[in-house]
Amino acid sequence: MIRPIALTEPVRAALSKRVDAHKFDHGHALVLGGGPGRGGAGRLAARAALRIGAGLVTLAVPPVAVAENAARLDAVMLAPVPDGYSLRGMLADPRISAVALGPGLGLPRAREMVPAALWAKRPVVLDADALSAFEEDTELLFGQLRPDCVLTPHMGEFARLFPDLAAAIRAGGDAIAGRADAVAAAAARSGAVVLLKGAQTIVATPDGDLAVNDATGAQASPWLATAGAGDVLAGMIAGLLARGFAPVDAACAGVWLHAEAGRSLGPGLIAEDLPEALPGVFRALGI
Ligand SMILES: NC(=O)C1=CN([C@@H]2O[C@H](COP(=O)(O)OP(=O)(O)OC[C@H]3O[C@@H](n4cnc5c(N)ncnc54)[C@H](OP(=O)(O)O)[C@@H]3O)[C@@H](O)[C@H]2O)[C@@H](O)CC1
Ligand SMILES: Nc1ncnc2c1ncn2[C@@H]1O[C@H](COP(=O)(O)OP(=O)(O)O)[C@@H](O)[C@H]1O
Repeated sequence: MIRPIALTEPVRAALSKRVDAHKFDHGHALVLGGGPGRGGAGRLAARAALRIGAGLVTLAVPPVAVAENAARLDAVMLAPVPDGYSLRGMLADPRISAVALGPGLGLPRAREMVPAALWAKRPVVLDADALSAFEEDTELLFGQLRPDCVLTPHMGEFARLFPDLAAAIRAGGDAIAGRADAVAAAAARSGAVVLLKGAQTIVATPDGDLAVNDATGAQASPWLATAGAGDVLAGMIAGLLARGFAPVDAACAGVWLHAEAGRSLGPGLIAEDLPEALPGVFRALGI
């Protein structure tokens, strides 16, 4: 059974902030960024994590990229993190409640940072290069994953991690039922929540929960097909994980809010606009 993703009342209520809470009550998301000139994707993710309500967000970048990012960040905090060893040191702080990595990370840095991020046993979003980096050794990745990890591949990244399941999707003419079966199998195989992006985004958990957000027909949001929109989604999910959302709820609410932000902006939207549209989406929801 595949359920449609909806913003339920408990999820809507959990998105609001308690009147007497302080920033640390809303979690601290750590987003890893890439090297000089490749920082846009990480910044987009970090901004989205903050806009969706994480109390604090830190972007962790190689020391050579600190100057570039310092010139581009204000509310998002910045930390130099040269290697996996220093990432582990940073994650000794128990207040860091979720980690996102992959956007703009580069494959070599992803190969080093993913094991360090997973070592800390915090909820983790793996996107983009954090997935592609394990194309040649998927078992190495799957062996480290847990049900509180959320993988957010687009179809190209999905095919790198699950080539047989991607082939089955293609053989079925990319039909929704075939996509859903493949994503369910991917979640069971990897042991993580798997979110396959697209106009119809599918979310599956290792224990068999299966959901779809159908952004076609009346709910179409075709201007989301733009560079960086997926980096924003990864940051949104990380922000929700940092706030304490269960992994499947973070994935589903993230997808729903992302599509809603896209629809509220409409034609002309670019990725930078999506985090900035969240206050309007929240207002419309009465949050
Ligand atoms: N502003 C920034 O800084 C941005 C930085 N970014 C960063 O760039 C890095 C590379 O990420 P990437 O996604 O651009 O490229 P890559 O991993 O090579 O995969 C692309 C290939 O996969 C295939 N493909 C099949 N289906 C597909 C689908 N549905 N959607 C998309 N692709 C699909 C398709 O192959 P085709 O099907 O055309 O043969 C295509 O050639 C990564 O770090 C990312 O975070 C970007 O996020 C953009 C904004
Ligand atoms: N035609 C479409 N309709 C609705 N949503 C789309 C469409 N195309 C892409 N998206 C959404 O936009 C985002 C694109 O992510 P991704 O492919 O990872 O791009 P990038 O790597 O440039 O950030 C995903 O959330 C995907 O579901």
